[in-house]
Amino acid sequence: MRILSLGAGALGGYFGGRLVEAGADVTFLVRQRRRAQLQAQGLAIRSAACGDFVCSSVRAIAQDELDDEAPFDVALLTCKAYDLEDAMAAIEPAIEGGAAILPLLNGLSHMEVLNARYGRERVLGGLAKIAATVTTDGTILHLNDWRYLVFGEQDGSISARCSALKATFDGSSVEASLVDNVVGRMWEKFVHLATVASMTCLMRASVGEIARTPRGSAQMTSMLETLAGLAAEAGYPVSEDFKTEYRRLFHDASSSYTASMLRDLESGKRVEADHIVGYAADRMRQFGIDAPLLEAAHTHLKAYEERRAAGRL
Ligand SMILES: NC(=O)C1=CN([C@@H]2O[C@H](COP(=O)(O)OP(=O)(O)OC[C@H]3O[C@@H](n4cnc5c(N)ncnc54)[C@H](OP(=O)(O)O)[C@@H]3O)[C@@H](O)[C@H]2O)C=CC1
Ligand SMILES: CC(C)(CO)C(=O)C(=O)O
Repeated sequence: MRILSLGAGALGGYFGGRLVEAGADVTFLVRQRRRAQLQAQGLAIRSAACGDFVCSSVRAIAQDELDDEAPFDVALLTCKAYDLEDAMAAIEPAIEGGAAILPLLNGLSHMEVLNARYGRERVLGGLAKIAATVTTDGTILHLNDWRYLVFGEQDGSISARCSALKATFDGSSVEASLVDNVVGRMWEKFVHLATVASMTCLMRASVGEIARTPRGSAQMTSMLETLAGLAAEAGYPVSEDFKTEYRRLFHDASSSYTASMLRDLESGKRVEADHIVGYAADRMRQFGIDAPLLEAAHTHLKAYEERRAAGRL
């Protein structure tokens, strides 16, 4: 199976790198700065939980070389939401050549964009549960033992292409699940992520730090309930077991858990404010659900963007 990874950042570098480690056929489609870095230093993953991996010669190509490299079976889309338009333009030759797209971005609105452009049959549903980041020298740092991917056809069928991809991941240390309800799983992840991203960014603190304040656990739990209400309105109710797991997390005063959005914000990077928190707030308004804390989290992120744009972080 030939895999194209659009991006070699935290997710693309980690999952693509683990596939390379397992001997899979992976090509990274990257921009000039990252390409130079990969050519000079190779791809390095540092992971206390799953072991380090360094490959001195990964196949890293630029957009204008893609025509010569196609066809691919699957294109992993691992950009940030604000880069989606450029990323779609970059992978176009691979998609024209028949590749399925597996987007691993957080959030849901990219699915609407991808479906509108390529049709649902070309686009798989997918999500990643991992905590990873890229250092300035390009090393992928894996921050805990999460290494989970969930994917599947949007119509719930178990296709040959998804089974082949699952078999490819099974040869690696990534724990990949092929499911028949991927859209529901994406909503579940959205409830989890939007809760953690909005609360840890609004409070600029980890889950444990928030839980140690008098009303912190109650506010995180209330945000969880509000977002679970949104998922239910959208037709994808989350299970009681799911809510119990996260209620427990939000009462864990020792937890150092944060969203990748807080890591980006604290590093002064761009954040997926509209794609995740703003999207949730918009859908709440459409359904007539009152969500003042979520609105405050979105405004907080938009104010961060204003200061960042003005160079006043
Ligand atoms: N990091 C994490 O722990 C988790 C992240 N996520 C989600 O995964 C998605 C990706 O996040 P993450 O991996 O952290 O982001 P990163 O910023 O680390 O990586 C994104 C990569 O995509 C590349 N890219 C963007 N546009 C293009 C393009 N047109 N051509 C080639 N490369 C491109 C960027 O390249 P360049 O270096 O040139 O900018 C960058 O290397 C986000 O939606 C995030 O919310 C989900 C779960 C956990
Ligand atoms: C859900 C979570 C927090 C971990 O995968 C995440 O997606 C993120 O940090 O962006």
